[in-house]
Amino acid sequence: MRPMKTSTLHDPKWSIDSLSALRAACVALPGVDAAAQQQIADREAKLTKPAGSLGRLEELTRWLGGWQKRAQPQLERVQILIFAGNHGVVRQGVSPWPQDVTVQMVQNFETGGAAINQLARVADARLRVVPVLGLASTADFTTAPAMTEAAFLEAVQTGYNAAPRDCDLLCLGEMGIGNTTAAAALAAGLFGGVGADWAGRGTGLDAPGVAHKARVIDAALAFHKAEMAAAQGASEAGSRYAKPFGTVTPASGEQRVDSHGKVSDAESGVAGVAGFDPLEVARRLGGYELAALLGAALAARHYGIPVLLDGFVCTAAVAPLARLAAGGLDHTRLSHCSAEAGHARLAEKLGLVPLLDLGLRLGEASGAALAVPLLRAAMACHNGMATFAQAAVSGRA
Ligand SMILES: Cc1cc2ncn([C@H]3O[C@H](COP(=O)(O)O)[C@@H](O)[C@H]3O)c2cc1C
Ligand SMILES: O=C(O)c1cccnc1
Repeated sequence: MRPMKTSTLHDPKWSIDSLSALRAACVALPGVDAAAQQQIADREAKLTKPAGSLGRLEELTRWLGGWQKRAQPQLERVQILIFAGNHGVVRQGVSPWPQDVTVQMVQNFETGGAAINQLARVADARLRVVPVLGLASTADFTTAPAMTEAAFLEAVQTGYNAAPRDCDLLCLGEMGIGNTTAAAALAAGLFGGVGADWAGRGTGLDAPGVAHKARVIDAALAFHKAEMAAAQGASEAGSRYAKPFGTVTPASGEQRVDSHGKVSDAESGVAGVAGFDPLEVARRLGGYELAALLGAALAARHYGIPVLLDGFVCTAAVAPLARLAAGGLDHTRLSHCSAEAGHARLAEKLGLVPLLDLGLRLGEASGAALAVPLLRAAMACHNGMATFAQAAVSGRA
């Protein structure tokens, strides 16, 4: 721990100054308020409708109240946070758009011209855009780690500091030309598979463009696999993450057998399952805005704020939390299934079931903002409906 760097740090006692401090914070996670959830379930059972008839809306109310620690959840202060970052890998021709569009869209967010400005208004949410590390570009991760350890930690801290303590719901999103390539590489690094399993059209690549993107991701995976294997050879034997990543993770639903013959579910989401450090993979293959998203999701967990995740990029960015601790994403819900090719697969790996499926492929927290009215509807039913006794409606015969 080092002294606080800026006065904006929410908790002056906590500063992310090493990967091991971050890792420790990622596994020291507060749980849900089970008593509030029980109160919500008890009231839900008395409302004038057949039990369970509001389907997932009922679970959403329990989720909101459980993390807000309120038997009557509220959505008065909804905050949307967009983190923006630039990506060195764009020089490999993985996006049809130039890097300049990142800063131009940040300006567009500020002046109210983007899709998310309209969706935030409809959702009655506050919108804040955070350019991470001054929109400096990461390194091209086909030939180097995307970020130094110090810059990765600074980006995580930026996200952690940006999360407000005093909101009822946090919606996360991103802007960064090239970031669907970083997200796909990160997903492959965390869950196995090759580039073609995770690469999608992004902002509009054609089929040959997607094939090229997949090859770029494969080159990055090969580079980092070799580097991590070398580092592993140099590190002490028996290390918790002492296996290289890449294509070693079993496919969805398969089981693995550890060196003690113990069989476990490949999707259990427990640290080191695929044999590598998820934070090191995020440093090597992610990006500054992805690291900030991880920090913001972590802060929200520490503060007890429920989080709506956006699309493929946002989901990949926070996935290390699920890899480091079982239940690491329990305070989140996936707002929608993006049309980006890898998103359904990633959601399945994480056990996240999207709330909406609208064919969006935008990012900017657009899907998260669109799911806010759904949460408001769930909450309005729970808080506002009459009970059988109040409405003098007969119970079941
Ligand atoms: C005008 C414009 C607005 C956007 N808003 C979000 N994205 C989205 O597209 C980018 C990722 O796609 P890729 O990996 O193919 O570059 C991210 O910035 C993401 O937020 C946009 C992209 C563009 C061009
Ligand atoms: O789903 C996403 O996050 C996404 C898809 C396309 C472009 N940008 C982001």
